[in-house]
Amino acid sequence: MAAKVISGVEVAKQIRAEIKAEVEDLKAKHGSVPGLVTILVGENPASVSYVTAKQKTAKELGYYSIQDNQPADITEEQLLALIDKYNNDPQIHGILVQLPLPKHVDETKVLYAINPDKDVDAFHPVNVGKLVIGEAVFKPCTPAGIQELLIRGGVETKGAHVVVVGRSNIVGKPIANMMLQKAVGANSTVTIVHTGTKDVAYFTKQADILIVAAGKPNAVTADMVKDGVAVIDVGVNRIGVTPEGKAKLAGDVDFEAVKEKASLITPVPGGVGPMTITMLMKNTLESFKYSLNK
Ligand SMILES: Nc1nc2c(c(=O)[nH]1)N[C@@H](CN(C=O)c1ccc(C(=O)N[C@@H](CCC(=O)O)C(=O)O)cc1)CN2
Repeated sequence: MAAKVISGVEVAKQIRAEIKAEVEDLKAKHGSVPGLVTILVGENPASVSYVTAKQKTAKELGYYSIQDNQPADITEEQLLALIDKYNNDPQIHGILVQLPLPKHVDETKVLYAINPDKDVDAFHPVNVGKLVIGEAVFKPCTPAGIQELLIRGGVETKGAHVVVVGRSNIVGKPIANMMLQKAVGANSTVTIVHTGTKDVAYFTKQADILIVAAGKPNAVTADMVKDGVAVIDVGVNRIGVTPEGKAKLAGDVDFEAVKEKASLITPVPGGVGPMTITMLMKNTLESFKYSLNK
């Protein structure tokens, strides 16, 4: 069976059109729009391209948006003061600090300083806790994008065995929690495998839905999956340079071989990545709507 390849670019386009229409409607009713600040520390090329894409999308959707670039040697104290400024800015409904941060800055301290009501990345422990108990206001962007791809891709999640490869705070742990919830696009049985798991293939072969966030190309090969599995590849690995001088990307899954066994698969690039930015926009819109109702 050759898999249906589900395009995150297309699904993201649909969701962005829905968001844009809602923003126009809210602007007409209330005279205000969602506001997003993206804070970039230093000049890591991948981070620069991600925040540029976030700002471009925010502008296309009619948001008020600020790109706040800070030097790599900013002190932790200065960064915390900056976050405090945006916590108190009524025009800003979403604050995002692009990760990773330079080593001299305590990432945890910085993420904890963001007002949970404006934490559109959903990394603050208040939002992590709400997610675990099924009370999430914001869902972290990459896991939310994965869930939306499953829903819009028509994948039955209720009663399915979801195997998550990877236990990061940004993807593995939250998506595992989300798939457990008694909710639409969830209600699954969940297994997490990680670098400490003895026989990863033993578990991946049992997956009806396989979510791979291992951070390693070819971490999942065709012999590790069963026929008909739905595969979501979260990896973005830079494996070389194209003849045009652009970064050559690969996911964590051996796409060509696994595609022949799967029922559905996401490509890299153009799968989960574009969804991450779209779900950030959705969270910022939710935060804005919450502020209107306060
Ligand atoms: N504060 C945050 N930092 C980081 C997050 C995050 O969600 N919040 N996630 C990642 C990076 N990231 C968003 O910030 C991100 C990663 C990948 C993509 C994407 O569109 N990927 C494309 C390929 C683009 C390319 O690299 O050429 C794709 O998969 O098609 C968007 C956002 C770490 N930091």
